[in-house]
Amino acid sequence: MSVETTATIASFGGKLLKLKHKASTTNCDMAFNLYLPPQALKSGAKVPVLFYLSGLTCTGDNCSEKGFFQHAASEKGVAVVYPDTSPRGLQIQGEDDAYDFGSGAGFYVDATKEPWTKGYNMYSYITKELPETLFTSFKELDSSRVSITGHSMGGHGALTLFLRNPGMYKSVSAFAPIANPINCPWGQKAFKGYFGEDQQEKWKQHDATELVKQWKGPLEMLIDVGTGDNFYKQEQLLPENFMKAAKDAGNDKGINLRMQTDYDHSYFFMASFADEHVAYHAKHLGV
Ligand SMILES: N[C@@H](CCC(=O)N[C@@H](CS)C(=O)NCC(=O)O)C(=O)O
Repeated sequence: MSVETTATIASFGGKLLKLKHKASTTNCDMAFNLYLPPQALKSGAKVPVLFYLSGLTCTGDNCSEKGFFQHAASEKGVAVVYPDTSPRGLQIQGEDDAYDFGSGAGFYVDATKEPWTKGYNMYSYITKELPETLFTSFKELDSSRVSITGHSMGGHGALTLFLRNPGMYKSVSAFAPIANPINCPWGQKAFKGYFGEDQQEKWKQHDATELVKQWKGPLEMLIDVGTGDNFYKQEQLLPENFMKAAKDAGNDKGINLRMQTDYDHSYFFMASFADEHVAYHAKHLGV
């Protein structure tokens, strides 16, 4: 349960902490980053928390270094958590062979297929173990005010974790999410590997386009996708499928999908809209 601080870096008046802990869900040490805004550094403070889930190949470092979330997080008084994207070093054969499966590509699911069951449990890690660890270790974080965002594979993570757990998150947003993984090459490869080819029902339980059909009640989301994003052009993201499913289910009214002209899939895109996403969450988090 205990968390070790490996570095403390001043950032926008607050502190970026590089942390690690032994995680039982993933069966290994997990590194992550936590940004504490200046408001969290005062005694007795309680600040809300935004989880940022990263995309393929990333660790918690990419966005904390070049996503520019700390700029608005500092102004609004929101803590930002940047987790890793998979377990590391489990010695599973083939774990490091591809950029889009295994390490760096946990897809925010709990694997049900051997040998990945050994620790590829990023769903449980992000929804249970990491928050429990954080709220036990950092009393300045308010466990009753939590929101979620993410990029690409992490956008898929943000949308599916939100849709699978009504009430757990106050708000959700996404950058270039893999919005219909069961119908794109990245998602099909991952779900085949982590669940098995014949587990179509399981696949659907982790597909935002399938989940949005079942949502009951009001639904609000902010989603940005760049029109110059090569992965969008290659139909890895499929935001139109998500919007159509939401519309057919009568759940589209509060979904703000913004197609951003010329932006690509990189952190130049996230950095350009990070302020707006943090402000969107801050409003829902009551700051
Ligand atoms: N390495 C892959 C691309 C993977 C990729 O673009 N990953 C995105 C997330 S889906 C990313 O953020 N990469 C790390 C970075 O840009 O810092 C390729 O060569 O096609």
